[in-house]
Amino acid sequence: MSEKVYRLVLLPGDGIGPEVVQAGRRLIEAVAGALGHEVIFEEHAIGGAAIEAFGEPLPEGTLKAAREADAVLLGAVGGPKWDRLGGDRRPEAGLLGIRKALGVYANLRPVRAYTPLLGASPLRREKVEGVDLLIVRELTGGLYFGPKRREPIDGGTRVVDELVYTTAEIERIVRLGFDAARKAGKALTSVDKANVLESSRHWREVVERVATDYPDVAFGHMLVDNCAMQLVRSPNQFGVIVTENMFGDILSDEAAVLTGSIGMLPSASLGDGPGLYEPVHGSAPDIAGQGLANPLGTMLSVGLMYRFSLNEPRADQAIVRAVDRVLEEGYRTADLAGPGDRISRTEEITEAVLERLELE
Ligand SMILES: NC(=O)C1=CN([C@@H]2O[C@H](COP(=O)(O)OP(=O)(O)OC[C@H]3O[C@@H](n4cnc5c(N)ncnc54)[C@H](O)[C@@H]3O)[C@@H](O)[C@H]2O)C=CC1
Ligand SMILES: CC(C)CC(=O)C(=O)O
Ligand SMILES: [Mg+2]
Repeated sequence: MSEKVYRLVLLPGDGIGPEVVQAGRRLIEAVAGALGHEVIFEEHAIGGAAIEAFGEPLPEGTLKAAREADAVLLGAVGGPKWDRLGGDRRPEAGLLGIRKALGVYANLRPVRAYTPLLGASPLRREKVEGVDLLIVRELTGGLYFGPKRREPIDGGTRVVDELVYTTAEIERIVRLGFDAARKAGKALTSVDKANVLESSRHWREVVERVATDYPDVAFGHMLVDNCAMQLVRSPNQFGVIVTENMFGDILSDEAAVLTGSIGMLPSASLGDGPGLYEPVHGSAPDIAGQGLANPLGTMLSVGLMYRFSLNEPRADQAIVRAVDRVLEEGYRTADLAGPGDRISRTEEITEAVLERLELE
């Protein structure tokens, strides 16, 4: 038995965030019990929940705990209640703030078409069969973090969002993309808008230069509008995609459709400090508090946490296997259900995964 002790910070956030993080917590407890390590949980407020409790979306206590943790599991932030707040006071500012503060510049979003769910995608089964791609999204730069301003002009308003990148910021994410492609034995597609954006033209230059260090990795460039189309036209052409922050945000929601639901997608955000793990989806206010949330994206994020932060890849493998079995046996949350399917609530499918977890 190992005697490791992990300090994990849970940030449930808003909407369905607390529901899916509860599923993640139960999974961590089950894995810890099976592998014989101890976990010390600390739960903190972020997003709208933090605005209500502390008047700000990212309280100092939350950030301090996250910085000192071995890893952080986050649900989602945001909701209609806070939509009228100014940009830096919104729940989403808390999420952007913690990503920046933890320096998690690399957001890995694996997209896998689970065989039992091939019928759950609106795309034809033969199109999505075999899909197993990875979106590597730059997470701490680009349009979401550039200077923003509003100024009066001609009786109206002039608004500016700047898309800023440095060579170093591009190079580290591109290298990570090449490394991931090499490891997976797959091709790398760098996605940009180099026909219009100066930042994309530099992105391309950096990719070309870095590629010389990876002669064994096949790579190509693709414009983001074409990529959006290719992802649904023939998704199996993609191995690893590396791209700018906003492009990656949009393309990953689109790619979720290949799996059957946005509720299936996990993510790992990595930098030099603690990793941040979150499902790809948002706070889903339309279904919050009703036991309808699909917790599998969060549970798969726990798998990524074990793989990348806690050095236990076998836990990730066991979680993926358990999710596979649950789906094979026909468990479906409402977002995955087709006509005639029995619908499982969040707790039921969580329990089903826990029961099928096999870790020696
Ligand atoms: N990482 C985060 O915290 C994110 C937060 N948001 C915030 O979430 C709020 C809602 O944003 P939306 O654009 O509606 O995106 P969303 O991802 O929350 O929901 C989009 C649709 O997918 C469904 N959905 C999402 N996750 C699901 C799950 N686990 N199980 C079943 N169905 C699920 C929702 O019910 C909704 O119909 C906004 O305030 C937004 O800013 C949005 C994206 C990411
Ligand atoms: C809510 C945004 C800040 C982020 C987002 O949509 C995402 O990271 O997927
Ligand atoms: Mg998003």
